[in-house]
Amino acid sequence: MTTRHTVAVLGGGSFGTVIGNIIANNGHSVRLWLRNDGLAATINSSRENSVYLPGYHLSDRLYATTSLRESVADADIVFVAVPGKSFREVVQQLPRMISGDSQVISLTKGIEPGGFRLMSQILREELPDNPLGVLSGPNLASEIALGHVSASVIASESPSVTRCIHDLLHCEAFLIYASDDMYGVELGGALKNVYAILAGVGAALGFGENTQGMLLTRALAEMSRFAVCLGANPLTFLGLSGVGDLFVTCSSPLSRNYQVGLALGKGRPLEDILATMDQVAEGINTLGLLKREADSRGVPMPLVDGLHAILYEHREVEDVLTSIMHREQAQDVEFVIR
Ligand SMILES: NC(=O)c1ccc[n+]([C@@H]2O[C@H](COP(=O)([O-])OP(=O)(O)OC[C@H]3O[C@@H](n4cnc5c(N)ncnc54)[C@H](O)[C@@H]3O)[C@@H](O)[C@H]2O)c1
Ligand SMILES: O=P(O)(O)OC[C@H](O)CO
Repeated sequence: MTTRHTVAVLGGGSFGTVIGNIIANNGHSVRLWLRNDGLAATINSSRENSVYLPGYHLSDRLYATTSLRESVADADIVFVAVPGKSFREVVQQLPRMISGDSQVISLTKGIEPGGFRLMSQILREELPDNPLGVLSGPNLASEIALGHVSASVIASESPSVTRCIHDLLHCEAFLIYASDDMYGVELGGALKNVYAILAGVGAALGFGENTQGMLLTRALAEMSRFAVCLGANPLTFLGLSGVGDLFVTCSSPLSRNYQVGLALGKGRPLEDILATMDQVAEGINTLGLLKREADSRGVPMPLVDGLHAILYEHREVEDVLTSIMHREQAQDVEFVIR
């Protein structure tokens, strides 16, 4: 007999909502935690998250609340889908609210500001006894909401977590695969955001598909090289949460990170772009943290350096991209990690 779970999803933005609804449609009871009273009431009455996913019907088994305590009460599985910069302030409230047996899964594709902490590291620090995992893959929330077949990876050191989350989420239109490489899976999700900004800049400048293909391949080499230094398995980057997510985010106008790059390439100032965005583009935060960490570890990341120069060193976009594209050092074009 199928186990029925009580699940909390923390963060009522586009991804939290769509993941919560998949789980509810699979027959489980879901509580979605968000901070906006009006939106919670609308979700419960109209069965729609009109701010983030208008027109997407939500299951009766999904209930929205602005009480964190109510959302996690009796939950045996807790998903966290808030931006990386708010992740710790949310999860550090959980130890006094959930049992040590509850599984806690990060959906966030960001890095904590002020250091270089991954979401799984924050979970381990704040919830040392709970089983934990991360979910990541080529998962544009709005496409999942439209029913396009999508796939994602649940990564955990615990095989019972990967099995449980697979069974919870897997369905005809959302396929779940498992990995034990947590760092590799979450670094793929966080780092590709930076390259999606660069791809958006390239699109605004009229790069051809050949050029974008070269950019993507070099991005893959660069991000894998960095991730291996942090203990990730390079082969993870050949899968869904690596090249799969890099491809979708670097080529889709639905990606918020790509949209930021597109606007930058058209000459809009970053502050102006961010002031008018109502959803998170994690790549902006990740860029500075990644550059500092790569520099301190001595990992060459010319694409990251180039984007950083455009955003924070007042360099001309065309000049930087021209110099990035004409680099000839062999290590930038090889996928094999040396
Ligand atoms: N949208 C996608 O397609 C997608 C897919 C996969 C992963 N992700 C990742 O999931 C995470 C969330 O993304 P999203 O698309 O849902 O973002 P979003 O901008 O649509 O929503 C973020 C939500 O978090 C809430 N929030 C922000 N700070 C908070 C805080 N301190 N406390 C409580 N709530 C807070 C916001 O109010 C909003 O409801 C990001 O790391 C993103 O990279 C997104
Ligand atoms: O909209 P973005 O750029 O945050 O990307 C969303 C997902 O991470 C794509 O997998």
